[in-house]
Amino acid sequence: MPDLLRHPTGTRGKVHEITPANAGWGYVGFTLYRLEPGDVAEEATGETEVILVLVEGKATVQAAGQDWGEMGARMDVFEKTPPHCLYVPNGQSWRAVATTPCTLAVCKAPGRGGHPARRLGPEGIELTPRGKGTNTRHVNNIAMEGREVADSLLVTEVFTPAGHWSSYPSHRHDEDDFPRMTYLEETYYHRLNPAQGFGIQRVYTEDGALDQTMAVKNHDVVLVPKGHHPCGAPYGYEMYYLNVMAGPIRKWRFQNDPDHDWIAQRDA
Ligand SMILES: O=C(O)C[C@@H](O)[C@H](O)C(=O)CO
Repeated sequence: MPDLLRHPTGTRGKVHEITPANAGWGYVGFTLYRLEPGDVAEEATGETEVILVLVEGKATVQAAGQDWGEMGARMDVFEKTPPHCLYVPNGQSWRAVATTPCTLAVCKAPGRGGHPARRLGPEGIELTPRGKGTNTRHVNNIAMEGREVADSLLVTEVFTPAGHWSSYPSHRHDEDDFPRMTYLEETYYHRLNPAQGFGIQRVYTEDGALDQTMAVKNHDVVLVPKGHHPCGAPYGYEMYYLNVMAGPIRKWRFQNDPDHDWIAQRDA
């Protein structure tokens, strides 16, 4: 099993590059750039489709033969406003030039040329509460099922208030058995507010063969190849994460851990 907790390799430039090869799986890729004004990030999409997420800061973007102008408005991710995002199909290229300090996420999965390049936010993305009590969190759905804007990518942002849980009650989506469940690999790109904080993420299977509980810090990425994957934010520290999911079909069907499903039943 590859290391599930990936720390950033630096503080400027390309600081994460998760690929199917280094994650030991088949679908999801995730690259993160931290740019200063004037810094350039550019890639060819190849066989993958990508969603560029301006996590914070601004950049001018050219992609798929078009000039998309200056993108980005949220200068700090914890402003929680809807992000500016751009879908770029496979077989294209993109280039971003930072105009302010900028955190640019590149969410990747196999593309089949079924969708044109287009902006995905901020229009059409609305911060939505989910859960009850200290399980309340706030979700910006960027490209989830129901928004038919990609061939295989599912992308969402989640803000977990300090002292709350999210991706909870524990759930898994690791069997290709639609409509009961879908097989979806998943990455979590984590941020903490204040930045020196930590969060907790557990990745575990019901048989115990996989059971890792990780302290996640600002800018860490966690891989979820299978199993349940709840998160907790300690008192005093708000947590953000950006999820990328993909698998053989673009549907999100999960099952709760039977031990903890009573919480979902009670809160329904
Ligand atoms: O509900 C949440 O808190 C977020 C999760 O649904 C997260 O997007 C995920 O685990 C998807 O499977």
